[in-house]
Amino acid sequence: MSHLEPFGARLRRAMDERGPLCVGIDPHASLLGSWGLADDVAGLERFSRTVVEALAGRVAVLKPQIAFFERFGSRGLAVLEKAVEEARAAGALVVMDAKRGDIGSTMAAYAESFLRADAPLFSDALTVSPYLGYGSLKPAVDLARENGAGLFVLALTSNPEGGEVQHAVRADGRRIGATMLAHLAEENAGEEPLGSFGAVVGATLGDLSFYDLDINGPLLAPGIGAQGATPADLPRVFGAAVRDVVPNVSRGVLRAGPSTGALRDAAERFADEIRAAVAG
Ligand SMILES: O=c1ccn([C@@H]2O[C@H](COP(=O)(O)O)[C@@H](O)[C@H]2O)c(=O)[nH]1
Repeated sequence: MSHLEPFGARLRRAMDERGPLCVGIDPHASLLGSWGLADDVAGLERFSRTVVEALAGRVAVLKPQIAFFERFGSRGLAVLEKAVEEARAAGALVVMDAKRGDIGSTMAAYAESFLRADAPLFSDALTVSPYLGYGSLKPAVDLARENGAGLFVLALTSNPEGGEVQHAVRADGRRIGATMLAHLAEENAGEEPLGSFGAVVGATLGDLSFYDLDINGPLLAPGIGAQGATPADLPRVFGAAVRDVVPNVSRGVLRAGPSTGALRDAAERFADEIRAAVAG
């Protein structure tokens, strides 16, 4: 059994203490360039170290996007390992945005990569894709429970293309996205103060009142900033579930770099706007 408290409890405390903002670590080649860094492993290392130094002691959650590290092969993954370790040591929860999903037996290996307590990339939570069937995620659900970690399941993604799958209506009349939310509500039943099995629900999506977002778990909400959503949209999109929303901003904050002070100011501005929007 894990020595860690369940992710949901740790997340609720971090949100209470630091506010709900999640900042992405997305070292786009264009951002490396605008920070005056080369598009190579040294640039990647400097970029991620700067973000961690600036923000890991302040925001509740940092979300590295693994694609930008995998681009550099094993040396990129070594940079990611260090960023995860240092971010967690500074008190931020780390959500690894890797969107893993496969048949169950392979999913078990993905789960071990991010959710086994002694894995080099152990993260507080992992994003996963349920589109091989929600049940295929069971090995990740089980390992997350065992090790005090969590999952964020892609339910209603922020991109305009997602609707063709997620809003599709099943033979029983339910939308695909709604069935994912219902599975998560089952995982989280009875958990206090918050379950560990969250959904990804884009802040870009407009009115979601026909979905039941009350899953007793966190709702990771990407789309603020570069994708066009704003903190002021949150109450309209999430309704009463806004209390459990973890709004993600990546490029909207990262564009302020490379100064650590400017990164902090940008994150603080988003955090203030989110606080004001959620307080109503
Ligand atoms: O539905 C989703 C799921 C994940 N993402 C990821 O979040 C960040 C958003 O970055 P921005 O720069 O703030 O647009 C990025 O890592 C995506 O892969 C998402 O946008 N939507």
